[in-house]
Amino acid sequence: MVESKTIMSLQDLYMSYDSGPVLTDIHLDLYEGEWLGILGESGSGKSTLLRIIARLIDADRGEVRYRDELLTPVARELIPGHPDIKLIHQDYALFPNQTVTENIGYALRFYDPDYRKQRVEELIVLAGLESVRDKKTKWLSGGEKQRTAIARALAEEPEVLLLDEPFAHLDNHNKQVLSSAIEALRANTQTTCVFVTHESSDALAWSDRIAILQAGKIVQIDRPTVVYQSPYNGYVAGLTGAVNWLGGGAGEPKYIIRPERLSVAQSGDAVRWQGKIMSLRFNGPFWMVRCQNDQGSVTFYHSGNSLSVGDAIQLTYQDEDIIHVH
Ligand SMILES: Nc1ncnc2c1ncn2[C@@H]1O[C@H](COP(=O)(O)OP(=O)(O)OP(=O)(O)O)[C@@H](O)[C@H]1O
Repeated sequence: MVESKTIMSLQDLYMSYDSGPVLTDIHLDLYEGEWLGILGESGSGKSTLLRIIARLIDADRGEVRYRDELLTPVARELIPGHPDIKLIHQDYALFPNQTVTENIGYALRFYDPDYRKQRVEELIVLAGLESVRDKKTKWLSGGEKQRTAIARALAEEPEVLLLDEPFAHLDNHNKQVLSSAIEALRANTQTTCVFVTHESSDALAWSDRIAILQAGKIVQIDRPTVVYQSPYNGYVAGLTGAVNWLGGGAGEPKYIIRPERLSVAQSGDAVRWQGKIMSLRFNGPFWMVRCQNDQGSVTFYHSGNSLSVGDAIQLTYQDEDIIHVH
């Protein structure tokens, strides 16, 4: 990702519905070729922001620039949307009685037939749709519909692709196939992508940068490692992963330790927390162990089978694992 070139810029956006403000003080530069994840809890304004970027609705105030050009309000356009920007809705908006090939080909209907055939084939392979190419889209699984919608959007070679909850409602298999399609897309094209999610693992895995929306404000925008390891506040910390709140004794601020940073103290380690194991939940690669003492509870991950509910436990962590937040 080259960070220097801005493809879209949102300046000082404010948006409200009857129920009150939804977005306030939004400043966002979108870099050419980057994948920007917008992460926030339900109702934080993610979809509204995406619809403004898609040029489907206007904010009440603020400016939207595309390649340095100040865009006119959507309300003054004959057709909403922007030719270079494609939003894939959660309902995919496919033609149900047409096949996957026909749906993708529709986007290229004004092109030369040979080019269209070749391009549709490329997109079918890119999106992993070879086995369902002749199926009507009404018979597809949610994941297959999602990938058909992405392939159709890509047929028009948008500069900016917008995805609303691309991984929602997908089982593990479909998520893996979509992941491969996204990897191929990132490797083979320069498409800039903004995607909305409420799943921290998806945002962390797929974003070059993550913008965290808290009650309509972008409270932090940075690389996934930064928002995870140095979250701006407790909301960002909790949204990007599991947290343990420690400290808070007399004159001491509260701070956060991620569960994977806590471990059973071995001889010679400083014991920094002690208590009793209250529950063990098997997660596959590790156990999630919840422990309690008079001050509260903590959770940590443990990969062996040696622990039992009711055991006394002593935990340790390093100073560099401490996360201080606002
Ligand atoms: N057209 C509308 N009219 C009135 N209120 C709306 C409208 N669209 C959204 N809202 C409200 O604005 C707030 C933000 O909605 P938005 O859909 O942008 O949030 P979100 O973060 O995408 O939520 P979710 O993750 O649940 O989809 C919500 O309280 C929602 O009820």
